[in-house]
Amino acid sequence: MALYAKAADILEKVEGKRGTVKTLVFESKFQNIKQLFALVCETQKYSSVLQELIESTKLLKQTKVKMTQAKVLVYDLLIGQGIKCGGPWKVMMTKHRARLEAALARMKIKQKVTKNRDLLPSSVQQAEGVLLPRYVRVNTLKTTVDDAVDYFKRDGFSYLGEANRLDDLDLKAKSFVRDLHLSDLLVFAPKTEFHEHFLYKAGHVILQDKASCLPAFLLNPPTNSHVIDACAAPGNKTSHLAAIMKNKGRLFAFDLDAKRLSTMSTLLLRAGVRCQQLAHQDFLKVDPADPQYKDVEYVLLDPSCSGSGMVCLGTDPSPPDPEREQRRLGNLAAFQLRCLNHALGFPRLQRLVYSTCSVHTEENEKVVAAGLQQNPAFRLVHLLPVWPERGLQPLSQCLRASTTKTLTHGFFVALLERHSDAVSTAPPSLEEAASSTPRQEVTSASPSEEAEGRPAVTAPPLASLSSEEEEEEEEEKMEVKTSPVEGQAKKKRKRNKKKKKKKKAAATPIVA
Ligand SMILES: C[S@@+](CC[C@H](N)C(=O)[O-])C[C@H]1O[C@@H](n2cnc3c(N)ncnc32)[C@H](O)[C@@H]1O
Repeated sequence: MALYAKAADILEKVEGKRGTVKTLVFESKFQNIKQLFALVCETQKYSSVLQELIESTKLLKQTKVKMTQAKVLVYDLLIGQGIKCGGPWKVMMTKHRARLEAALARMKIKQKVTKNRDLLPSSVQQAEGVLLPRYVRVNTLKTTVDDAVDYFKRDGFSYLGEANRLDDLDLKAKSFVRDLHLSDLLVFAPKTEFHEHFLYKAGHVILQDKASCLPAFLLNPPTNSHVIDACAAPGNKTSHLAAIMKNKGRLFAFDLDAKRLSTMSTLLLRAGVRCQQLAHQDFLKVDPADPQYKDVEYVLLDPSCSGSGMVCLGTDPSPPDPEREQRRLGNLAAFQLRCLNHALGFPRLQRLVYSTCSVHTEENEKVVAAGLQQNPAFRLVHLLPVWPERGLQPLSQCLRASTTKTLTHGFFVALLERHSDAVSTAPPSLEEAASSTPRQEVTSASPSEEAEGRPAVTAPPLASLSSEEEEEEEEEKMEVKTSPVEGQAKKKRKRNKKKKKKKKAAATPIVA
């Protein structure tokens, strides 16, 4: 009964344009969110069919239920899994069952179709046709990609190797590949079910859309770093960050929603995450000057958004009221910009990833552009040149994702990086360190290169060794073979050489 009451309540709000299914379901505090989400989505999809059945059978007159309650009940009775509750609603639906089934049969005959699905409006059938691959992120805190691949092979899946093109992700049932962009991601055929799979239940794999894996992958915090996940629950990106950090360092995760945080806590435990510090707290009230955040150099900001990029999945097929929609987007964008400005205020911050699962430029490029304008110490990093969909001009450094171009949900990601020493307490980024030194051949990976998935070189040789330096190295190697006096003379020569070298370096122009 609670499931149907909750689903009807959410459906009523969605139909009244008071939120999306996704947000309302998450906010509902219902125990089985997955079950509730599926019921609301399906009922909404069949909404016009259900309304016709309810009206033709005069169900509302003969019962005391509201239209939205009738819709969820009739959906589950005729199309879903059968009424799952006991009590008065079960008695009522059983009483009207035969009449409702007869009305459904008549409707099918009239429309000359045999399957329930064929009764759906064509717009819904088209949206239904969007079948995304099933993405499975290997949780490297618990296993390796190779071991996961072997496990799935033993489980009867056939492994086709690493994908080279997006077309390779168009897979048949029971086959899978390794993703072409993200090395810890496996890709299976759409609708491959893993919720009961051992590797999922044991936290060895995480079911996460590819686009949603981008933020942590691009932020790429090193081990032992201090990181903030500002709006973290239910924590898929948090566990991805922890995996990248190899559980070493500190991962501060905040969320306003206690229920979502408690789900997150369970999921992180299952994923073997140990470096996190969860806080039920408004991120906007977290004090950047608090000493415990003094070493935070990385922030992942994935704030609440309209969710307009999510497929299905809970978007009302009827056109939205444009004025109300605009107001809602305006409010969301204002919140997102406040979060961004707040995050950029952490004194030692070096890199920040901003992401949303929205397709609206108001929540994406416009927020980032405003954030950059208000925080001139930061600039955009050009992300993954091979990625097929870019941020809208002029922010082509950012990434977008969509069902058509990247075979994912709609998504947006930007990476901001500190580029000036405006804040004296902030250590220089690799790039700044490099550009303040005379150099010809910079072989270290710049933060931007790391962001593109190229490995960082830990001890960056900023310039090729000069012959003097080579000599010095040779001398150091021979030191033990010389007498103390000779050693002292040599040390003096070395000191002089070092002085000479310093003077020369100061006179050398910086090669950018
Ligand atoms: C898009 S979801 C985050 C999803 C999460 N990053 C993940 O990958 O699992 C946005 C989250 O922001 C939280 N939130 C909204 N306003 C917040 C605030 N002021 N401070 C902290 N969290 C907030 C919401 O409760 C929601 O859980």
